[in-house]
Amino acid sequence: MRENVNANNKPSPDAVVIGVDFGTLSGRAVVVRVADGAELGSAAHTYRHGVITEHLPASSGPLAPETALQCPEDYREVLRTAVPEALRASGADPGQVVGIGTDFTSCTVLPVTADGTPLCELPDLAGRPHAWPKLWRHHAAQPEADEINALAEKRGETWLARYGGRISSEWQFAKALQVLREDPEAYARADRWIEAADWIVWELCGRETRNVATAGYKGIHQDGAWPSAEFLAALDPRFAGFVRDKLAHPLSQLGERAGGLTARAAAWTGLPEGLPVAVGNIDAHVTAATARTTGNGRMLAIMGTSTCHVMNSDVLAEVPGMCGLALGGITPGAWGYEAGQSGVGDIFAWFADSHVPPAYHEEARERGLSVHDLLSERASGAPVGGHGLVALDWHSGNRSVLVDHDLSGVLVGMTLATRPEEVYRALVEATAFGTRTIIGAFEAAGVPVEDFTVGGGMVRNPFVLQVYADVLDRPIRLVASEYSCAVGSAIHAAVAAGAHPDIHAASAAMGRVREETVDPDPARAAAYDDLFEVYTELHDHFGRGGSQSLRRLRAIRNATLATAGNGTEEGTR
Ligand SMILES: Nc1ncnc2c1ncn2[C@@H]1O[C@H](COP(=O)(O)OP(=O)(O)O)[C@@H](O)[C@H]1O
Ligand SMILES: O=C(CO)[C@@H](O)[C@@H](O)COP(=O)(O)O
Repeated sequence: MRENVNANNKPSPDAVVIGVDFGTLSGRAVVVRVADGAELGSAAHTYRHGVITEHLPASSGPLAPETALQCPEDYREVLRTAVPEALRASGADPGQVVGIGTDFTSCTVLPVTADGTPLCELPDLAGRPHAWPKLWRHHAAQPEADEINALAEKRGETWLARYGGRISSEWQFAKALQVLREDPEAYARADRWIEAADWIVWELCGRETRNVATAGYKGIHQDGAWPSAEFLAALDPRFAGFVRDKLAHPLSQLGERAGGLTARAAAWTGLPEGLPVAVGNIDAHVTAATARTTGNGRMLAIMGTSTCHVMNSDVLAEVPGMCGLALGGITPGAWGYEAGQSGVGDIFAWFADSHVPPAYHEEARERGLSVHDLLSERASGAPVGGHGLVALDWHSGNRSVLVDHDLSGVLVGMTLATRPEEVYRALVEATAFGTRTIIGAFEAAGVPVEDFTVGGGMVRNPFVLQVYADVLDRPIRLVASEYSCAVGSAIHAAVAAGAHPDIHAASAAMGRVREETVDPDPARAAAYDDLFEVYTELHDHFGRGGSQSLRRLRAIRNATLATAGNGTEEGTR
């Protein structure tokens, strides 16, 4: 145990921990005081390669539709830049740091060699798309997910219900099966298939560990077992050894110490060698500690690029369409539920960036606002339903409750008078309706949702928060930190360092929630009931069999692109 934590497990007043959040576009580091969670300094680093969707860095060959890759060096760069910058900004001395914790988007997963080297860093594999890390929102493995679901249903695999009845194309098995099918050599060269959440911990402390959360939610590990070799062989005989050869490893509980910082990682970060490193974790899940929602029935929505809904419960139930359920997946000992929406801020950004006339951009620039802020300001005063629009929030597919990434966005009710801010508002409302559908699914399955807290970047937009309060007809608690995920990682680091006895205690001491809530307006809430009915009708029509048009359009698009030469070469679809 380090000097800054004394023998009674009481942190010394100046002890600090570092949390690092690896998001979709950037990594953020924050320095947090162990005693009370005060944020002393932070820094962000935008990934140089961002999300790789068009072509690999060193080649111009087009990638297949729905491909989303990342570059592992971008992650290391966060450790080399954001961590020392955050420490500098905090004014803390490296000797005051008692631990470091990390969280990652998930399922962001990569093939590596036995020593943890990403396959895309091997010169002869760098030009192969399937050697690169697949970002959580790589949705090109939908055919494999469909196959896994059909076979699991046919064989009556009991684990399927733990995933709401459908495995997502985002999860580990669908992505690995896609690699095997499309680039068997890259598959064979991968000694390990590992979540980036665990890989970054390997980079920090030099040893492979696997956390219960990514194994449970994204790796189909339930009741102490992975899918059987027979199941995998029935999918594809070459896949039979996937678990044994590339995945299996003892699992670590959240908040445990994974190891100590290696000399190499100490040089990158400017932190002391041997510093306790917490077990890897998922960005959404780690944030329950920041939000003080580790108690049962407290739903936390991390709203950013996408939304993840996480909640502990003492009720074990099978919620149709939930993303997953894992014992200890949020906090050791509790049933942790996860649901989610694959597109939220991403949908708003798609509209704000590409569908707003130049005059709006000009006004935003002149007034020093973002286009989001301008659209939100213009949209906020209007009466509910005044735009005559309803949208479906499936521009990045549906992760709950339909679990189908071949679905796409829908907007109905447009006229020649429809204005951009009205469409923006309809898109915001659609995502709120999506969350209401998810909460409804939990409650219908007998899993109570006692309260609702929002964290993530969307906390910055009061218009979005008010729409959610009105649509859900619930007060919304808000996480009081811009870096809510990174603070969650810092809290787990404090537990791993022995500075707090467990995650609940650390969350009580270090968590950050605003005192005021965003409250629903009763008249607006009542008016939203009508729009929600229309949303539900469209949701079931397009998503539950009334019309196959969205799936047909996706199939036509894929076939057309394949014929045009995009997605026909090896390693792409
Ligand atoms: N003022 C805003 N209102 C609504 N959405 C926004 C606003 N500013 C940024 N966004 C969107 O929020 C998302 C970023 O959320 P954030 O939580 O910061 O990052 P991440 O999800 O990568 O962790 C992006 O999709 C961005 O387009
Ligand atoms: O799916 C999960 C967690 O299970 C998220 O990591 C994923 O939605 C990405 O989150 P962000 O929107 O980048 O914060």
